[in-house]
Amino acid sequence: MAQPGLPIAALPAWALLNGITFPRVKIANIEGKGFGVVSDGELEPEVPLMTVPNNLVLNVQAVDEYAKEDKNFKQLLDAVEHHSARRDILLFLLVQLVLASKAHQAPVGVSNPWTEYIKFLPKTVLVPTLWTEDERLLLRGTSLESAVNAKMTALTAEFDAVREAASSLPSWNDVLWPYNEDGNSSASLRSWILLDALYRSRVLELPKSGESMVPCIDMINHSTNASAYYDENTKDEVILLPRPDSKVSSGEEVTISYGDAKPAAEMLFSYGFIDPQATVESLVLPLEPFEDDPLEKAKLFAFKDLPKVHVAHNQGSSAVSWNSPFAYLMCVNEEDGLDFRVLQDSEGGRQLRVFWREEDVTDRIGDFETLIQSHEVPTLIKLRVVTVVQERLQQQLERAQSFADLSSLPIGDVDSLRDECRQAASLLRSIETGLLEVVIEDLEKERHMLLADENVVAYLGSMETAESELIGEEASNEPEDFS
Ligand SMILES: C[S@@+](CC[C@H](N)C(=O)[O-])C[C@H]1O[C@@H](n2cnc3c(N)ncnc32)[C@H](O)[C@@H]1O
Repeated sequence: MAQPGLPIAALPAWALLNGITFPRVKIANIEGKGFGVVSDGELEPEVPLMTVPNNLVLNVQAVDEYAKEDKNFKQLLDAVEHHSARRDILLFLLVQLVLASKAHQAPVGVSNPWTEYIKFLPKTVLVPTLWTEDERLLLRGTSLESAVNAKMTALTAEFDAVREAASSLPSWNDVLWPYNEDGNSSASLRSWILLDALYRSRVLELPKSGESMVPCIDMINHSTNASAYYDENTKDEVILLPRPDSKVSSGEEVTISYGDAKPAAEMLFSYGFIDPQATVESLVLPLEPFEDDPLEKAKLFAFKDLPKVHVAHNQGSSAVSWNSPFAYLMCVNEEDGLDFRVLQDSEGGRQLRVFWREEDVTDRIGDFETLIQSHEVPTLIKLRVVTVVQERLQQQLERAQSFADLSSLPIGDVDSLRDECRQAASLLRSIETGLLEVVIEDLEKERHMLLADENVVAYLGSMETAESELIGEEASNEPEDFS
């Protein structure tokens, strides 16, 4: 479906009609960022730059309220079944997109301020879910490779489920999926992916209203040196306020921070750009359990979270850190004192409980870094963990380096790649390889220190003696070969 659009010059009139005020700022085009908020005069401390009435805030409660007024939409919402705030909002926006399109004449759906506002939103966002297949290949070897593939699969499954549920309602079936002469339906998978991108890149976490989309305030761009922040006042209006210490001259862009410690991969994934001024670099990688671990399944089941490694480097202080609660669980075994037991609870149900040295630690499964202190040689377990993490990072580094060159990627048409995607992918790869190199070096130092630890040395020495005795025994037990 062609997304309906309105010129940004019409936004002040729409805002006025809907009770949004922004006397000291205006919305303008900002080079390389789409639209943004620009100061239009002197900014005074504590005086809001923008005020948005609560009835325009789009969150899960607002979708429910809207459904009360529109029984057709309620039918659709019920058929799709409540799943998450995000999915309800996406469904609401999908309906607005169809209602806003010129082709729409169907007798379902009640227009509301969002039916118009959606026309001011961008037709695309540079997030990788909206990159072409060839452009997504540029992410091979980065931490976004698997995340974006998984997201594409999830979005397709989610859209199919919505489509199937809505197909059972003849009135919505006719509105959402009629095919035009190009073979495109009104609401396509592309529309769903776009709405997901718009949601992810514009959603705010409000102190009272929670996860919400807020018209006009969502026109503000990000900066590490943000000059403004948003809040809710006593009337539940959403307000944009200047930061107390900020100085913004007339005509200068006003910005907020989308999050100071978000990894480059997350910025690209959620917002479609990487902030080159970010001083903290971090990376999250999935971790595979040992294939030959007999406790692999129990560990994964009991851990509940996704196994991963998180690494970070603060350029300012040059401090390096890593963290992986699952790596600690991976590195303890039955011989160390780990045990899984299935216990019956008071209601007759069965529960998998985790024991460490006879103590039930099910609720502390993510804290084996502390629990290993009761082991005879905690440094030995730490050595195993450091080795596992280092190997995982090394594997990632080699993969990232092996796909650094465009010729190593099976890209069909290199000329069709957008420059913004090439630059973003290349910046992400260089940030991640740099970070991996620094952390690997740090882990190498830690491994050396652990290998020199007297308890580790004594333990490894005793293992060597036991092994050579066993080999000696095996050799003497071997039948003689008379051939
Ligand atoms: C909340 S919206 C801000 C309004 C948006 N610029 C627009 O035209 O509608 C977030 C989007 O703005 C863009 N953006 C925000 N800050 C940026 C920055 N510092 N550099 C580049 N793009 C930015 C990204 O496309 C991001 O997904």
